[in-house]
Amino acid sequence: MERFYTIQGEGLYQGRAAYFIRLGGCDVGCHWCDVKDSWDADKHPQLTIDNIVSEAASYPGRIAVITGGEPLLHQLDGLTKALHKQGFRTHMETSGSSPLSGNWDWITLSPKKFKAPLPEVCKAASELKVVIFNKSDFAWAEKHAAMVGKNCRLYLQPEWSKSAEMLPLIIDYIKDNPQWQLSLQVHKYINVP
Ligand SMILES: C[S@@+](CC[C@H](N)C(=O)[O-])C[C@H]1O[C@@H](n2cnc3c(N)ncnc32)[C@H](O)[C@@H]1O
Ligand SMILES: Nc1nc2[nH]cc(C(=O)O)c2c(=O)[nH]1
Ligand code: SF4
Ligand SMILES: [Mg+2]
Repeated sequence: MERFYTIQGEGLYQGRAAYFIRLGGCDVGCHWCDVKDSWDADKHPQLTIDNIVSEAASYPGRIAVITGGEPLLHQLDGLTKALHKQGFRTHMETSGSSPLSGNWDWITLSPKKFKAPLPEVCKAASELKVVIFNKSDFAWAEKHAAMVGKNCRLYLQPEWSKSAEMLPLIIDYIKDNPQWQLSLQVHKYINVP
């Protein structure tokens, strides 16, 4: 769908320069999704792996974030192999709802009620980042915290339009459950892509 060199706004790598590759297509359908334009893959141009990777390599940063849409709708072995060959760390943002492919240095799992993640992706997650849209999402977060590995980082991220309402609840929750950390979509505050 699009590529851009920016600052990672979320999770452990928040604040780091990264080249984002946003792949078209999603079959999950979160009603609060902030990139609904990505859902229909046919609306976006098809590029070759060589094209994408050579453009990425023209910037000095060496973190590539594959996102979407839902990136796991695509077979990602070739893309991650080509990125590694150019010296990139490969990071992925995924709902985990389709089978795992690709070779990853970092997997951000953001599980969705609308199409739950597969156990294989839960086990492979480096960080779990649960969007909090309402109170029931804390239980959803705990359910998936029990499914990820013991070294997986745990983040709660307010849904953007509900931030004012959910932040106080998230702050209290983290104070009571300090294994969780806060993730804010920092790029939206500093107006970068
Ligand atoms: C647009 S999604 C694309 C990757 C993948 N489909 C997924 O959902 O993880 C990238 C990240 O943005 C989060 N996100 C999407 N819409 C959001 C919103 N309105 N508020 C907060 N986070 C949001 C998702 O949960 C995910 O962690
Ligand atoms: N700056 C920035 N950081 C991000 N982290 C995850 C994003 C995503 O949409 O996957 C994202 C994004 O869209 N922009
Ligand atoms: S899974 Fe990700 S891209 Fe798909 S609708 Fe949900 S937030 Fe948007
Ligand atoms: Mg985003």
